Amino acid sequence: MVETYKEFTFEAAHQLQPFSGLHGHTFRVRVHFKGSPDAVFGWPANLYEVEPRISSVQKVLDHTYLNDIDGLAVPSLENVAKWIWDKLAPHSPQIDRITVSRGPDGQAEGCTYWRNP
Ligand SMILES: Nc1nc2c(c(=O)[nH]1)N=C([C@H](O)[C@H](O)COP(=O)(O)OP(=O)(O)OP(=O)(O)O)CN2
Ligand SMILES: [Zn+2]
Repeated sequence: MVETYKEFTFEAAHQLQPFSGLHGHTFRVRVHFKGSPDAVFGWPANLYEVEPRISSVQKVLDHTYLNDIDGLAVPSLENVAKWIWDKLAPHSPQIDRITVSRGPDGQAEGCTYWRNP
């Protein structure tokens, strides 16, 4: 088994009533691909093949108010991770988990959405 990942960030505003009012973050997303290594290249998934779809998800999220996005009315870390999972995983069976985090290094908070075993 081998695991490869692709990261992206997006800037977005959100609120999570009653816990937080309107504010913004840089969100960091890491998409992990897991599988048997390709016999020649050693990868579980060719990043060139998955990048266009990941990029399109990033564009949907970047510089938005997350609460307004269909399916993200409650944009907790967990719901954002599940939303990204639902957009990407059906097209890439090698995706094993997706991590979403926010906040500066050393003070970040995040969550990981896993493929069901
Ligand atoms: N498991 C989770 N718990 C909580 C979440 C979450 O997404 N997952 N979110 C919240 C609220 O959004 C909370 O108010 C966090 O606000 P936020 O500003 O996004 O994060 P911080 O409070 O850490 O930001 P600071 O500006 O540094 O205070 C609650 N629980
Ligand atoms: Zn927040």
